[in-house]
Amino acid sequence: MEGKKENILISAEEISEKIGEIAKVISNDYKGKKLYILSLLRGSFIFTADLIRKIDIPVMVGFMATSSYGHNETSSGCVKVVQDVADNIEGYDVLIVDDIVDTGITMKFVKEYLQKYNPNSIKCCVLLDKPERRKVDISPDYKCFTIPDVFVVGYGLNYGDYYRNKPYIFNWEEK
Ligand SMILES: O=P(O)(O)OC[C@H]1O[C@H](OP(=O)(O)OP(=O)(O)O)[C@H](O)[C@@H]1O
Ligand code: HPA
Repeated sequence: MEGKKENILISAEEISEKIGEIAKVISNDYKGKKLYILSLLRGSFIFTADLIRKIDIPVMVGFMATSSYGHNETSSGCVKVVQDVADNIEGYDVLIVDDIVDTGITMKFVKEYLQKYNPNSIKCCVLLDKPERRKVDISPDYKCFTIPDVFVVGYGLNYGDYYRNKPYIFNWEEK
């Protein structure tokens, strides 16, 4: 980013600590249930990998790929299922895991889309919640951080398909 510098909003240490806390709550809530973590690619792969390793009950993990932003900072408003869930999730307690709920369009779409597979329950867990930008009525069942209306990058979140590998959440500011 020419002429800009990184402004770290959430450090790797803060992320790790919060994930530990939320994993404890999830482990407790889903004890004795058939927990199926459904990770929404691509943005959630890092969060999912860290979260599931801190969950201490049996868990199945699967993936679904959706896309609505492409290379832009604004949602197209139309969610594309790039890759559907591969397992039969009938009777499972599905926990959708994603990096962020922004407009909410992706999460609302996926929750409704999965109903046809007859899971026992569907809830969602996100790293970041950006409620100021919400366009549809949805609130995450589990979340690590609430953030203001800023386009953020890192820890799975991308800008133009890059920066997912940064271990912290940041935005850019003028130098
Ligand atoms: O609440 P919303 O406004 O729908 O935004 C949230 C979604 O947008 C991003 O995905 P994107 O479509 O950029 O695909 P990606 O996961 O491959 O980055 C992000 O990973 C969420 O899935
Ligand atoms: O703030 C964001 N950053 C990156 N990807 C996103 N997708 C929705 N909101 C965001």
